[in-house]
Amino acid sequence: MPSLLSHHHVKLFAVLLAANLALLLYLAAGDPIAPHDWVLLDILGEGGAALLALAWLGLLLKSRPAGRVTNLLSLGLSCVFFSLWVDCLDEFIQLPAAVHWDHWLESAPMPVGLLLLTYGLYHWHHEQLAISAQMEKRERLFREHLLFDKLTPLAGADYLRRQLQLSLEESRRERQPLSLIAVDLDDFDALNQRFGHAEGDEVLQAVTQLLLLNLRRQDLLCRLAGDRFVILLPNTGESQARQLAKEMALAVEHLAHKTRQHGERLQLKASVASTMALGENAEQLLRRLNLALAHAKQTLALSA
Ligand SMILES: Nc1nc2c(ncn2[C@@H]2O[C@H](COP(=O)(O)OP(=O)(O)OP(=O)(O)O)[C@@H](O)[C@H]2O)c(=O)[nH]1
Repeated sequence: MPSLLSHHHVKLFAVLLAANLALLLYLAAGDPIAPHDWVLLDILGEGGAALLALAWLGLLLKSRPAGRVTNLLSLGLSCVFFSLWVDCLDEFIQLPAAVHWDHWLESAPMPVGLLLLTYGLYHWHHEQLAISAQMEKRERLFREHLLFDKLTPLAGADYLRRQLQLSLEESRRERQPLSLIAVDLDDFDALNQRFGHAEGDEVLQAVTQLLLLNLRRQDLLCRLAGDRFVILLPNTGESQARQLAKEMALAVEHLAHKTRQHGERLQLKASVASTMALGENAEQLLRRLNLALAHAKQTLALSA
């Protein structure tokens, strides 16, 4: 994927051009201050703040696609950077007392920048709400990007353990049942070998979308490892979990995934297992779920 930064090169160019023009203007109108008259603390404070604003701008442009929120935030940060940059210039260049435009150049962009940033953050807030709604079944009120895998993108085992611990405490407090489902693709290793790892990745992504579509709002889908998914089901008893697990298996079986290379339909299958919490801790519950899944796999192998 091309870097997002490359979409924003005009914005970056404009900021650096404005900064250089201000420098040239100062050099043309004033005299350089001798190094022994430099005030190091001011230079560090003002220069450091300008560099930080520029770094924020870089990070923003590197991580966000183009659009209104990005435009507002980047314009706001550019104004803040420019104001701090000009503020720093007078530490190196002395302007004649008759010059007044430097006050404008230094002070005017800052409030404009802060207003733009505030307006941008307001729209970013709405954008985040929309994104959070899409992520609902992946993160259940807790976001920690380091615990998410890049491929699907779903949270992994560590995230599941944390959420499971919290949900177990909640279910005890509220006296509500809690269940787990495991979904493990069958013969995924063979699929990888026959169609390649990249096709295997596509299958994992397709299955993730499929499972998410079949979940309720309060459920949480995690990728435990490889081709194994676990679903946390709050307020769900044993028979309902068993029914949901069957539905997941059926959904996978009916997925008409086509390979990227030849458009060939892959017949996918998944083994599923479900368990309801019986007062044990997260580790014990996950162990029981894994045993139930191993049993389901064994039954499948015997019947084959
Ligand atoms: N494409 C792809 N493959 C992965 C990924 N992570 C793990 N795998 C592969 O998933 C396969 C899992 O193999 P197994 O645990 O034997 O699963 P299986 O072949 O479905 O066997 P059963 O579960 O017993 O049916 C291995 O080939 C791993 O290399 C991934 O992110 N992408």
